[in-house]
Amino acid sequence: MRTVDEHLAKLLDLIGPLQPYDQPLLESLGLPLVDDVVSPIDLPRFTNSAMDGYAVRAVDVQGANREFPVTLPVVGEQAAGSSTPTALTSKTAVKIMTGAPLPSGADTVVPIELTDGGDADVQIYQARRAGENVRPSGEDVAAGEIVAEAGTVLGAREVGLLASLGFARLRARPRPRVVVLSTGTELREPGSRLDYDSIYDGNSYMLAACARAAGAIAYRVGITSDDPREFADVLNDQLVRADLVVTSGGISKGAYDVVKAALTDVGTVEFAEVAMQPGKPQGFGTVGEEKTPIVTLPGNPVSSYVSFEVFVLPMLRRMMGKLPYRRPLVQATMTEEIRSPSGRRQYLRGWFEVSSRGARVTPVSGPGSHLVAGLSRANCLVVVDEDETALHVGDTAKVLVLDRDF
Ligand SMILES: Nc1nc2c(c(=O)[nH]1)N[C@H]1C(S)=C(S)[C@@H](COP(=O)(O)OP(=O)(O)OC[C@H]3O[C@@H](n4cnc5c(N)ncnc54)[C@H](O)[C@@H]3O)O[C@H]1N2
Ligand code: MOO
Repeated sequence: MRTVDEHLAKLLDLIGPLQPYDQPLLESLGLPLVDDVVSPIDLPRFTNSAMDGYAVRAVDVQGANREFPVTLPVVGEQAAGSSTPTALTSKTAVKIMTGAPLPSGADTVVPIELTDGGDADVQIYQARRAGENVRPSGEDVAAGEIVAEAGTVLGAREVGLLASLGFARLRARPRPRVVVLSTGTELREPGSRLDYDSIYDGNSYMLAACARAAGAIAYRVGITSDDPREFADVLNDQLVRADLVVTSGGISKGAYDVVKAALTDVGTVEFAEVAMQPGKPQGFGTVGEEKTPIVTLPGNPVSSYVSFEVFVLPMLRRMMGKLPYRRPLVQATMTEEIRSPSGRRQYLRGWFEVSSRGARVTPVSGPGSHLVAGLSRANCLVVVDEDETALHVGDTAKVLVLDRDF
C-alpha cells in the first residue's frame, strides 16, 4: 500500500496552476493575486477635511473660546466632489464638508459644533492646532507603493482597497471547473421516490459543496448507473467543461465496480490502495484527448469526504495558485481515549474547541465510513499516524480543523 503523502504527490504532479487572466475585481474574491499590485495614485488622493466645519489657518483662531470667540468672514464653500478648488487668505474661513479638498492656504478645520454655524461670518469658539481634522494626501498609500503582494488571497478588505485605487480588473487564476459524478445503480436523486434497496445520492451534493467551498466552480452531474458504457458516455460528454473530474463509488472489489471497469486500460487511470482509513481505495489519472485529470473517490460517504479533504482540496488550491496546498495540522489535547489500527493513517471525526484551557478535541461518532450524520456533527478530523495505535486523555493530537480558510 502506498502512503497518503506518496499518493498526494502523484496527484499534485497531475495538475499545475491554471493560466491567469484579467478577472473582474469582485470575481477575484478568495483568489490569490498573480502579480504584485502597485498603486497608481496617492490615498487620500488629495488633502481633505475629516469634519464638516470651517477650513481656517490655525494661527487665525488661536485663543478662541466661548467668551471671546474669533469672528472670521466666510469667503466660500467647499463640498466633496464639487470640482471647484477654493483658496483661503489670512483671517478668512471656508465652509467645508467631510472629504472635500482643503482650500489652499488653510491648515486646519474647526468642526461646525465648535462654531455658530454662520454663513456670511462665523464665530469660532475653540482653537485647533495646525493639521487637526486634516487628512493629508498619500497618508495611507503613496503612488508607486506595492499595496498587495503576489500570492495575497483577496478578501473583502483587499477588494475594498483595490477598488479605492481604481482597479476594475485583476490578473488571477480562474476557479477550476470541477465535474462531479456519482455512480451506483442504487442511487436516487433527493426528492424522488426510493425503492426498497435504493438510497439517496448524498455524495455528489457533498462533493460539489466541497468543491465550491474550496473556491472552485462545481458542476454536479449527478448519478450514473453501474453500466460502464453509460458511465464512459456521460464522462466523455462532460470533459469539455472540466478542469478536473471527481467521481464517487465503483472503485473497490465488487462485481459492479463501474468506474474501475470503465477506466482500467483507458488513458492513464490507475487504481491503488492507500494506507489510510477511511479512503483506502483510490484512483486517478487523465482521460480524453485533452488529458483531463480525474480523481476517483470511494463511495462510502465519509471515505469520499475525507478523500476530498486530503487529496482533492490540495489539487484545487494548486490549480488556483493558493499556498499552502494542504490544510495545516494544529495541536489539541485529547479529552477521551481513542484506538487506531497500526499501518494506516486514521482520520477520525472530532469536535475541536479553544477555551481558556487551550485547544481540546473530543471524538465524535464511530469510525464507520457510512456514518454521515456523525460526520456532520464533527468540525475536525483527528489524524492518527500509521505507527500510532492509541491516543490517551491528555495526549497531544494532530487535528485538521475543517471549514477554515488557510
Ligand atoms: N472485498 C472488499 N470490499 C470492500 C473493500 C475491500 O478492500 N475489499 N473496501 C471497502 C472500502 S474501504 C470502501 S471505502 C468501499 C469503496 O467502495 P466503492 O468505491 O466501490 O463504492 P461503492 O461500492 O459504489 O459504494 C460503497 C458504499 O457507499 C454507498 N454510496 C456510494 N455512492 C454513494 C452516494 N453517491 N451517496 C451515498 N452513498 C453512496 C454505497 O451504497 C455503498 O454502501 O468498498 C469497501 N468494500
Ligand atoms: O477505507 Mo473505506 O474508505 O474505509 O471505508
